[in-house]
Amino acid sequence: MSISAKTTVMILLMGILLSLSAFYIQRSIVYPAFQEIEVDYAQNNIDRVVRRLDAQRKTIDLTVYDWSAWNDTYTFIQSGRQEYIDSNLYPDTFLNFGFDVALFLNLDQEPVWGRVFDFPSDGGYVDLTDSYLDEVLSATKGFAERIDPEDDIDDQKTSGIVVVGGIPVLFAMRPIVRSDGSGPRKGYVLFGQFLDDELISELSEQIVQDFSIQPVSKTDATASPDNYTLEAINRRALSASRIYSIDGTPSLRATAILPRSITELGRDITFYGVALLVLLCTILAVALLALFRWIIIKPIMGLKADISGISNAMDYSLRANIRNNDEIGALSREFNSMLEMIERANAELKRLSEHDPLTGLSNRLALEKKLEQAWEILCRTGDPLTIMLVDIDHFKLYNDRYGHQAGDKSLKRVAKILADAMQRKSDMAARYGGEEFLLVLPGTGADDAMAIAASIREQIIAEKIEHDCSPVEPFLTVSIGISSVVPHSDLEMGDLIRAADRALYMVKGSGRNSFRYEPVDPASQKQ
Ligand SMILES: Nc1nc2c(ncn2[C@@H]2O[C@H](COP(=O)(O)OP(=O)(O)OP(=O)(O)O)[C@@H](O)[C@H]2O)c(=O)[nH]1
Repeated sequence: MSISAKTTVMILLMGILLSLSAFYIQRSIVYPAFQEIEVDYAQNNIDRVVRRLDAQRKTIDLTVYDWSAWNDTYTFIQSGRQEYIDSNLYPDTFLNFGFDVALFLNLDQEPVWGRVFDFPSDGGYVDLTDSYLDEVLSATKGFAERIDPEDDIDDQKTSGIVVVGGIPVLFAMRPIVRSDGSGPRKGYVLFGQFLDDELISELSEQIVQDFSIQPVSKTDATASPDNYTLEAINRRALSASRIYSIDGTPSLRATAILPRSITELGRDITFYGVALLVLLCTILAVALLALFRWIIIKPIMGLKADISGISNAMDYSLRANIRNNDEIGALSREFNSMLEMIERANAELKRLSEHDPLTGLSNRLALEKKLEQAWEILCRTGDPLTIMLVDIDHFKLYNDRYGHQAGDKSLKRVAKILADAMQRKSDMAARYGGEEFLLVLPGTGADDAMAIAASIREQIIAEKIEHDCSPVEPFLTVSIGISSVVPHSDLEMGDLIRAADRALYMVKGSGRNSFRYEPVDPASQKQ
């Protein structure tokens, strides 16, 4: 698997992991937080509804207080005087207060005066006394017992909700006493309101929150008064309800349908948050991959192309381009210094493979190559190729007399003289055998070669290398065989060497320490 593929997989996995983490965080932390806010919001709103109902109850109670602690009412409940009725108890009075039920009861909770009205919104009133008075009396019967005569007069009150004609009635009741609050109580005043659709809608408008009311069920009656019920109707709406208890008695259930805009917002934030993160991860992954390809893969591929080019060409003088000043740049530099080492090692190997380790002159291998090249070139140019075979005289005797190591030193000294005698770049001095050397002089004619040979001979004599057992001279001497030819296709290199060898042989035969020229045997030419 390529680095690029591995990195792609790694970045993709990281992106997926990041997105999943974001999704998990959004679902398990962010979204539930919004749901909690929604619960708070729903409870606050249903609390407002309950508070508004309770405020309504207190308003009724305050009015009841006005009427019940009043000398006129105190007298009326005992006498039942028509005058009190005429001046106070007419429908408009209750229309103004919005009370549908008004009862003035004696101590036996029997009505001295009682009316049940309906005040339609289009004005006027409908007297429902005949239809509902008995039902009201029976529903509210017993509430008077809840009023403790021992309490402070301000606290002598009760209130509640009873159902009359299928509609809940919110009422307040107080004992009738004198205006100064003194008793003894002579009866009860009870005012109430039908919690009908009209009133509920009016209350809803006041608190800017629609709600509905339902009678308490048996389960509600035993439930905790602060019990909230929250139910999701669908993704957009929520039903929140709470029991409204009066004096610890569950009296009705108030329900509000609330929008789930907070949860919807949470859902949107979760969705768009995760979507945005996935998008960002994707963009980031693509950008990272592009950057990675540009910073890492491209230079690596460039380096790889350079390396392939160099190894295919096997040209270690070439160098990889340094593209970056980073780790890949360092790798390229290391590679280049390795190439330098290979180049140096190759040069050294080449030098070793073409030179004689003792004398430093070219060896037999390099000599053969040189002769072939020179032969080929001179075949074309028509210039002569001259060679000289140089042999140290009686070197065996020298070795025997002075030892092998001394022999080596002398070989080096002779080799140095021969190397120095090579004046042209194209000339070559090579070690041909043990104490035998071959000089290649391309483009040098026989006459010049003879002069060079003479010079070599003299220089070696001048070197005065002691050789006291030599029958020739008491110092080292050489014999030189020379031959020269203009190379052409009818001749072979061997013919030239044989001619030089013949010349050398003749020198040896005639006392050594001399040089001689022998032409190539014409008989050796191809027919
Ligand atoms: N010290 C040393 N001696 C070498 C080396 N190579 C060859 N020789 C010696 O050179 C000598 C050559 O002996 P021969 O071929 O008999 O020739 P020569 O004694 O010079 O006699 P002529 O050539 O006839 O004058 C041998 O004793 C070799 O051991 C070398 O590298 N070092």
